[in-house]
Amino acid sequence: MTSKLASCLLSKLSEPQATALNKVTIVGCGDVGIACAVTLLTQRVTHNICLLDVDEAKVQGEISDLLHGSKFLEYPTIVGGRDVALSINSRLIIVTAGVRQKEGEPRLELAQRNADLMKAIIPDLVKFSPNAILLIVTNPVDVMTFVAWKISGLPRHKVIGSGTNLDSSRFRFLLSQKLGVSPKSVHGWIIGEHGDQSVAIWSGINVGSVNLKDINPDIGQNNDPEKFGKIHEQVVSAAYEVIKLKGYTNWAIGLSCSDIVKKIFSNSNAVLPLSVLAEGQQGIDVEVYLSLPCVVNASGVTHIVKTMLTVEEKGKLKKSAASIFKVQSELKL
Ligand SMILES: NC(=O)C1=CN([C@@H]2O[C@H](COP(=O)(O)OP(=O)(O)OC[C@H]3O[C@@H](n4cnc5c(N)ncnc54)[C@H](O)[C@@H]3O)[C@@H](O)[C@H]2O)C=CC1
Ligand SMILES: CC(=O)C(=O)O
Repeated sequence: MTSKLASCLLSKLSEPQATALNKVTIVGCGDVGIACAVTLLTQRVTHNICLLDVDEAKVQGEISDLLHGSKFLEYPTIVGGRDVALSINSRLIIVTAGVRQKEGEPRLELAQRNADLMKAIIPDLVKFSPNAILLIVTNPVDVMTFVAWKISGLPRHKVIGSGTNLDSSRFRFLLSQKLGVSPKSVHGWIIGEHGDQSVAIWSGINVGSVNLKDINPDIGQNNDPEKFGKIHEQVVSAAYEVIKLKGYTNWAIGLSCSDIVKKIFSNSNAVLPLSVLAEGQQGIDVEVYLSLPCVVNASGVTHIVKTMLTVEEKGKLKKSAASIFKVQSELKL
């Protein structure tokens, strides 16, 4: 507060703290970045946000628009612009900058363009916030998380991809519709690639202690009389469908990211399907990031759950790893 009137109004006892804790920087202030900002603020996960984008006018417009809603939020501090220095001392950085899919375009085709962008932005972000956790969202998210990990020099547990937290939410929503119970009460998991080669763990879907495979041993298989496998197909096509209708996806990924950050900041030890360095897990023998159920807390990812997969599920996961690794190997880094 600098005005003369303010100094007449208030008697100063000490310097106010310049920044609050739990600063989250969001890189890329497009449709996904702004959905992350809105959900973080409205779900009260943090009130301290830095928005970075090469489009200075867009960032300033978004900041003003959000700040005009301050009265309905919890005392937000929102800064931003083009200058990476604004992100200093972030506790967590969400990277959403980059190109997105055109209608019908697979995520993996974005790899080289967005890898070049990661190379340009990650070193400075880490320089200004060496203790931050990186949460990568830019697609193809598994490959981009690997690239960010390599470039950042950060330990693996602090570089995480949003991965199949979103796909698993889509899976639970679709299952919930077929079963007539809440998505929060259907414990179902999608692992592997966030994309066309994701893997549904049909052997481990649980509602109120009942494993659905015990009722329908063929659930999710080709010979399943109830054709539950179609639900996984719908999960895989979900983004394509939404992109066909509105040009992009943003609200579900914003909610997914806000949920991940909440579970990190609250040191929750929650288990979420996130993209992590998977080499050595489930027979994967290449250096790839893909999603597995992980324990998340204030340190980042501290454990990977040793999920009991069937031989078939393990085979699909290895195929998923091979598909990601192929794209990764062709990158010019
Ligand atoms: N992992 C996931 O589940 C999901 C990932 N995505 C991905 O998120 C990314 C962003 O998607 P949208 O927000 O829809 O795209 P968008 O085009 O609306 O926004 C991208 C933003 O990045 C900015 N940008 C470009 N280069 C930059 C740089 N060097 N520094 C800072 N900002 C820069 C652009 O100016 C733009 O504002 C895409 O790669 C998309 O595929 C989208 C939905 C879900
Ligand atoms: C675009 C994207 O990756 C998604 O909505 O799943």
